This record gives sequence, structure tokens and C-alpha cells, in this order.
Amino acid sequence: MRFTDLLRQEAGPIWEAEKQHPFVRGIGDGSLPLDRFRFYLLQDYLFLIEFSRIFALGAARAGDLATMQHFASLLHETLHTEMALHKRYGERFGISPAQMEAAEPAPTTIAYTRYMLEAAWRGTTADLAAAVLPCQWGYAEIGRHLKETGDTSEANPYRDWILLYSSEEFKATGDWLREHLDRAATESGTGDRERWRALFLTGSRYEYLFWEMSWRQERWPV
Ligand SMILES: Cc1ncc(C[n+]2csc(CCO)c2C)c(N)n1
Repeated sequence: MRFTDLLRQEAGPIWEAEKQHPFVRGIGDGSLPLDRFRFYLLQDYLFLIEFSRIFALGAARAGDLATMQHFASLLHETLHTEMALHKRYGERFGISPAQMEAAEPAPTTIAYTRYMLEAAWRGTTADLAAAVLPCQWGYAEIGRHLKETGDTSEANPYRDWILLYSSEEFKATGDWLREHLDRAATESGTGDRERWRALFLTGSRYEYLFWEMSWRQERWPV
């Protein structure tokens, strides 16, 4: 069994809870209240900007040209394809990209992005892959799940979201991160694998918390 399959198996209950989360179900059937999606959109826009730094760090850390190219295309995909989706949704809400960029990050957005950045900053490209995989692979899995079980008709305001994250191109980029980590796992000891396991599980929990934050429209208490 691949190392990342073991990780996925262990994170099973967390990923299942994500699929059952009212925010995710609401995207699937289109019933999610727009103000909750609007909150998510602003937070996720900030999330993507910070997240991009991680891929840039991956390119800088890469031990070979092919790895550098993969991180560079992940960086491009995040800054352009994925952020373009958010900008289009912003337009529908009458929010400009400048306004989105100027939004105030909520506690969970800061905690999650700092957590991944710190792991990426002090680790190897395999540490980086372990920390970001729940995000990349998780969205591809949720996208596919919602495409199969949800409403992808024009009536669902979240249709474009589902279509982007369920696309094959999107899945392909996540597959490379998995391969990168699996390759490292075959050449490393239990200490490294234990660290990657912890990064993957914590990342998965933060993914859950991001839905929860958006559902509750989390704010600083004071
Ligand atoms: C909280 C949160 N988690 C994951 C993603 C999805 N995502 C963010 S960057 C990236 C990699 C390349 O595009 C992917 C898949 C998101 N948007 N927001």
C-alpha cells in the first residue's frame, strides 16, 4: 500500500466529517446561504495568497529541475486559475479583487496558513507536500463527491465551484504531490514518516476547521 493511502485511511473520519459538514453539503445542493459563502470567499482569497508562498518555497527548495517545474505550475495554477474563480464569484457579489485582498483574516485563516508555512519553511519538499496534501487532494475528493451526489445544474449558484474542483486537470496536480511524498517515504526512516503523518492529520483537521469557520462566520471575540 502506498504511504499516502495509509495517511488517507487514517484521516478517513476527518475527511468523512468534512463531506458531512453543512457548509459542504450546502455547496453540493445549492442551499448554502449566500452570506456564508461570501465570508468563505473572502477568507479563501486570503488563504490562496498565503498558500501560494508555500509553492514558491517548494520551487526554491527543489532538488531538481522537474520538481521545480511542478511547484512552479502549482504556484501558477493557484495564483491564476483558482484565484480567477474567486474573482468571478467576487464580481457576482459586487466585491472587487482589491476589496477581497483587503479583507481581515479570521483566526482560523491565520492559524492554518501559518501552520503550513512554518512546516514548509523548516522542512523539506516532502514535508511541504505532507502539509498541503489534505488541501489539494481533499478539495479534489470533495469536488468529485459533490459532482456525483450534488446538483450541478445552472440552478446551483455554486456550480462553478464544484466544476473547478472536480476537474481532471485539478486532480492531476494533486497526484504529483502524492507521488512526491510516496517517493520520499520509500527512501526514509520511521522518524520522517511519523512527522509526515502528523502534518497530514493536522492539515486535514484544519481543512475541517476552515468549513466550520466559514459556516459560523468566525470573528475575533474582541
Ligand atoms: C481552505 C482551502 N483548502 C484547500 C483549497 C484548495 N486549494 C488551495 S491551493 C490549491 C492548490 C492548487 O490550486 C488547492 C487545491 C482551498 N481553496 N481552500
